[in-house]
Amino acid sequence: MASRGALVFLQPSRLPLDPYLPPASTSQQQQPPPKPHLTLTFATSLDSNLSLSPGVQTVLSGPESKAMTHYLRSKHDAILIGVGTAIADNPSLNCRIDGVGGYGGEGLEGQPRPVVLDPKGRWEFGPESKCIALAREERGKAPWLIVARECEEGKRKMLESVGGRVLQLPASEQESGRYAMDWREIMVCLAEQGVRSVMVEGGGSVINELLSPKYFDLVGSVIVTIAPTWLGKDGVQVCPDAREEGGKRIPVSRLRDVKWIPLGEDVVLCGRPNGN
Ligand SMILES: NC(=O)c1ccc[n+]([C@@H]2O[C@H](COP(=O)([O-])OP(=O)(O)OC[C@H]3O[C@@H](n4cnc5c(N)ncnc54)[C@H](O)[C@@H]3O)[C@@H](O)[C@H]2O)c1
Ligand SMILES: Nc1nc(=O)c(N)c(NC[C@H](O)[C@H](O)[C@H](O)COP(=O)(O)O)[nH]1
Repeated sequence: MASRGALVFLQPSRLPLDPYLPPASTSQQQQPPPKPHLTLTFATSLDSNLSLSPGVQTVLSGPESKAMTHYLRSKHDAILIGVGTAIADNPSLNCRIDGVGGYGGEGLEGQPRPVVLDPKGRWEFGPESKCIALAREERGKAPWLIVARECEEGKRKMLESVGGRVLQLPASEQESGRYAMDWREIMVCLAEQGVRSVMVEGGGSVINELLSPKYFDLVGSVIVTIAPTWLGKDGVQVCPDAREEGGKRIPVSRLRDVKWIPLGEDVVLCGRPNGN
């Protein structure tokens, strides 16, 4: 019987996903590879929205695809989100699939490391924030925060008290005032911390950057849950910047090795960027 509150994702549903998971060899290697396997994954509506609006969490996945997402979490060393998602969702960022640590399993076995990309230190977390509380209860790993400038002492102490860490990376300040880090440097930084695979869950600005030609080669696989709903025009859209070559519009990016897997009322699209 499944442990209390745990999600179940049975073997027949797991099989078609296997080719898109991080290579098994990476989890057994002594030396981490120079960059982690990156799985880009999110849930979208039929009008390519992640949520109803930027500050709002919107449930799109049905129970079967939610269990699938947690199965994916169990197969990655780390799970990364942008600070916009941390603020909007107060996410748990742990894995609640039956049999992992904290959900019927030993220690923190199968739990991914939550990583929040927060260059300006906007995330106001406290002891009651879900992923901090779960780390204290030993039902999830403590988060790492990637910042561009000195982290407030109180925040650093709170993170470290549950086993978390602050990582500082250079960022360039854009005209808009936004701090932008290079995704290649983010991946190298994670590899240096021993991370061999990372599941990037969003939100909109993170996904749109990784789908752009500048970074698409970093992505090892893409796994998208498509829910049978429309969210409307003011949603957070998955829609990378348009692209032109020789004065002509061309597709921004495209997947190959594509598989469509119906799961409950949703469909899960798996694919790989060209060349990966
Ligand atoms: N349906 C889904 O699967 C899903 C998944 C995640 C989030 N969401 C939703 O998406 C919304 C949040 O999306 P969003 O676009 O507002 O925020 P986001 O989560 O993409 O975070 C954006 C922030 O991340 C940081 N960031 C992103 N790229 C960076 C880079 N290259 N260098 C440095 N910092 C960088 C910046 O601080 C930026 O402001 C929420 O409503 C959330 O519920 C949905
Ligand atoms: N697969 C998926 N389906 C959804 O319907 C949805 N809204 C998200 N959103 C992803 C985002 O990263 C959220 O923050 C976490 O899904 C919340 O994570 P928790 O369950 O709290 O661990 N992801």
